[in-house]
Amino acid sequence: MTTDSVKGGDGTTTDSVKGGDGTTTDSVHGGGGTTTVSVHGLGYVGLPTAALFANNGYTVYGVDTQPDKLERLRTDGADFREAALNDYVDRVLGTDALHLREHPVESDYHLICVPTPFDHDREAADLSYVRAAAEGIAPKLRPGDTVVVESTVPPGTTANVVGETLERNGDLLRETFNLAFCPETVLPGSILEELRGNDRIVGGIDDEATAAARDLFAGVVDGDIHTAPDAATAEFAKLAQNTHRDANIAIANELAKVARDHGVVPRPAFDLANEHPRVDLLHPGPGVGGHCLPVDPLYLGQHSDHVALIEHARAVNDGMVYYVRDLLEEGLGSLAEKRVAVFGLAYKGNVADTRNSPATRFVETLGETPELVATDGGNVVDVRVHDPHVAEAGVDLWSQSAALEGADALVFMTDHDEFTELDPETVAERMDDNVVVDARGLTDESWHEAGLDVRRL
Ligand SMILES: NC(=O)c1ccc[n+]([C@@H]2O[C@H](COP(=O)([O-])OP(=O)(O)OC[C@H]3O[C@@H](n4cnc5c(N)ncnc54)[C@H](O)[C@@H]3O)[C@@H](O)[C@H]2O)c1
Ligand SMILES: CC(=O)N[C@@H]1[C@@H](OP(=O)(O)OP(=O)(O)OC[C@H]2O[C@@H](n3ccc(=O)[nH]c3=O)[C@H](O)[C@@H]2O)O[C@H](CO)[C@@H](O)[C@@H]1O
Repeated sequence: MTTDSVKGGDGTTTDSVKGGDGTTTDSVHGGGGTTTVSVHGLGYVGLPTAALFANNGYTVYGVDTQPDKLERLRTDGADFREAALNDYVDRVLGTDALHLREHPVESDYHLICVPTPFDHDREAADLSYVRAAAEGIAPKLRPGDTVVVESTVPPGTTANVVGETLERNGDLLRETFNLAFCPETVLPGSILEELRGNDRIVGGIDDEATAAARDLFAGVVDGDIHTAPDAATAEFAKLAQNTHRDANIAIANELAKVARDHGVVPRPAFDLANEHPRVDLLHPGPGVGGHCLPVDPLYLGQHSDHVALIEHARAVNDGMVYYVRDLLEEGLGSLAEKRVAVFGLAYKGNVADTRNSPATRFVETLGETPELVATDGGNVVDVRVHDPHVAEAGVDLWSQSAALEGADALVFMTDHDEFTELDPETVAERMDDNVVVDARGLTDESWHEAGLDVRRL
């Protein structure tokens, strides 16, 4: 099987098709605001995507089933933790370029950006939101329109689940509309930059659909557009990317534990290993969180019995919170009656997102431990969580100084920049005992020199 790539966005290649900005020569529906794009689901992926097309001359309909969300957007604008992204969205909100809608409308393109959570009971992707979106689009579909799935889905979903739902709920046969998959790969924290700059993969259920999706994205992104032989290959490639990263983090985590068994501090050893031109160990840590990496590898096991390493990697990463806890217990002897400051609740540095965060699971683990729960149900270990990026969470949040005051131990669970600026002398003065568990490689020799007993991953 081969894949083709075309250069997108800069107009320097003959294969790319500019859309929307009025410079189009052969785009399907023309540009200059006459091409309409509906984006279904205005979350982390959909809202920036809607803004991308609206900022590039398309007329965009942003559709979301949550009326509150639409109202908040109308009144307060975007509230991402990226100021430039908020400006980018706010610039088109309330203009004729971006209309907010609770129900689908007719459009040349429909992009599906709805959630696809993993249903752990059924051990399968929950495709109910994708189905619901397709059911809403179907009656609005016209011959020649193009539906593009951007949500992460198991291979086969676009052609089978979405294709069948569109056909069953509308008047059109599959051959009369275009259907393709184009995965989103934005990195939370750098959404705007990656939305415009990343390469894209597109795979349609036939060549015409692939070309329609390719032409659309070629008009708005600066990266290359890689065409897949079919939608399932594009769906698989997206899952392979995140599975690859998850498994590589698992190797780093397992090697870190082995290193410590040998009395070796992991990170300096990894730096040395990475001097080899063909070695690139990732960073060990307290586990893998976020919306995608802990979930996407699981989709691959839905119709395959060959996911042994992939499943083991997941287990290694999920098990890291217990390893961090072991390091803490090793330092303190016992956790009972101890005060533990946990720095960082977000799933990774400099973001506010706590979805699937190892830090949240770590805190829960401390609370759930039978020997640490008093007869009145209260916890015998006093956990004080501090996170300068997180405003709301299921746990109480403390200021930096209040969390450290009288603490027996400090655990770094997230690599926020603010934590690298901490003065170890001040930390040592505030704490009662001196145990530090650094699961994120934030400390250096000066922390030992300040009299702190640091256990590092
Ligand atoms: N967040 C990321 O960084 C990221 C990156 C790449 C891919 N993805 C994938 O993109 C998809 C969307 O993720 P997200 O993070 O943007 O989700 P999200 O939860 O932030 O947003 C999804 C939105 O879809 C809306 N919605 C639900 N059903 C709908 C329907 N039938 N019609 C219209 N709107 C509907 C919800 O109200 C919500 O606002 C998922 O499949 C995810 O795995 C996410
Ligand atoms: C292939 C890829 O790059 N995909 C990205 C990924 O985005 P993400 O934000 O989830 O990815 P990460 O930044 O890797 O973080 C994940 C977790 O792994 C921990 N981690 C990381 C590196 C390391 O060396 N050691 C670690 O322990 C980190 O702390 C955090 O908990 O999925 C998105 C949705 O599909 C994609 O769009 C986006 O491209």
